[in-house]
Amino acid sequence: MSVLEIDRLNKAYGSVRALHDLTFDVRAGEIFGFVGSNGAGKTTAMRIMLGVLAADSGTVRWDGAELDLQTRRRVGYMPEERGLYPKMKVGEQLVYLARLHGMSAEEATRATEAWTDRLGVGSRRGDNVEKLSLGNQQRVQLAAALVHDPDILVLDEPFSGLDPVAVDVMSDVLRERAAAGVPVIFSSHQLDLVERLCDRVGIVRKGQMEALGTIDELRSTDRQRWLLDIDAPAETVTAWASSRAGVLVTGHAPRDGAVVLELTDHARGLEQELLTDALTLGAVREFSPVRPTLADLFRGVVSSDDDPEPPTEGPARRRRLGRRGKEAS
Ligand SMILES: Nc1ncnc2c1ncn2[C@@H]1O[C@H](COP(=O)(O)OP(=O)(O)OP(=O)(O)O)[C@@H](O)[C@H]1O
Repeated sequence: MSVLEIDRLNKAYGSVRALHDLTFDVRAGEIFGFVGSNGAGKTTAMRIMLGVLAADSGTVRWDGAELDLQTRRRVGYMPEERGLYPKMKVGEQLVYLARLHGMSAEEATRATEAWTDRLGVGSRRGDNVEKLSLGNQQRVQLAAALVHDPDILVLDEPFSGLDPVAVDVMSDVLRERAAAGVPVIFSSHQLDLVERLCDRVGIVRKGQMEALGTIDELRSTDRQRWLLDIDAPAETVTAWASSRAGVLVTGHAPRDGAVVLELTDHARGLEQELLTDALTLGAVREFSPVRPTLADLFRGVVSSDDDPEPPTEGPARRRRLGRRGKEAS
């Protein structure tokens, strides 16, 4: 099976170490969610995958072979800073990009029409890109990533700024591409969306892959939490829980008597015993495992003392922000 392998990528910008032996893979037909705090290194890794940025060391392989100029043309890329020519017409631009990737004029026109219609911007083909709203420009940007029928999709924050209808269209397109055997990797801070859409997720922190797997796999390595909702004063429940070996109180629900308990290895498998014991305090309204969301898992991996991004005032960084600022105006 074809696999996109990201193998021990390292990259530093001066003294800022953006990637540190970053390693993971994305399989054909899989949607992979690439998540991490601001400045964790996602954009840097994605730019290296496409070849617009050189790694200091490490390799990116597709089907076992290192990505070269030829294979990189088969990647559909949506850059974070977006890359459309504002003064060029939507349709002409997409045809131009498709032709750059080797399509005939006829194929390029057909693909442009199909993707702009599918993404709801068919009526804007004759408009300059700059006349479109930001969300519609983003739809065109996705069309630009797809128009040449790529074998691999690498999308940097494709969902940011989209309305809910566009989110649905984008999600359907990604699912469809994955079903056709394309590995799809996208970064996002919308963790509910990532949780819904992705087969596997990688959580990157300070340029390193900290957690990797399906959401269920990530859950299974997470601490086990139980909600205990009981007809007793919160202080009584807390005091009782604290006296039990291996039980920690990690949260209080708004309702009096409801606490979230974390069971360490000592107390694993003793849930029934705990429940019987808790019944001596009062009537138990609920005792159930808490299923962590991806956002909970993310918080567990990315600790609150993380400095989201070391300050860099270099000219290159300012240029990046400048381009993004321009796009947003
Ligand atoms: N051109 C650059 N010059 C200097 N430093 C840079 C440059 N690009 C990125 N960095 C630094 O590299 C680190 C990783 O940045 P990167 O943009 O890859 O993170 P990210 O995970 O994509 O963040 P975000 O979620 O905010 O988009 C950060 O510390 C950032 O400041």
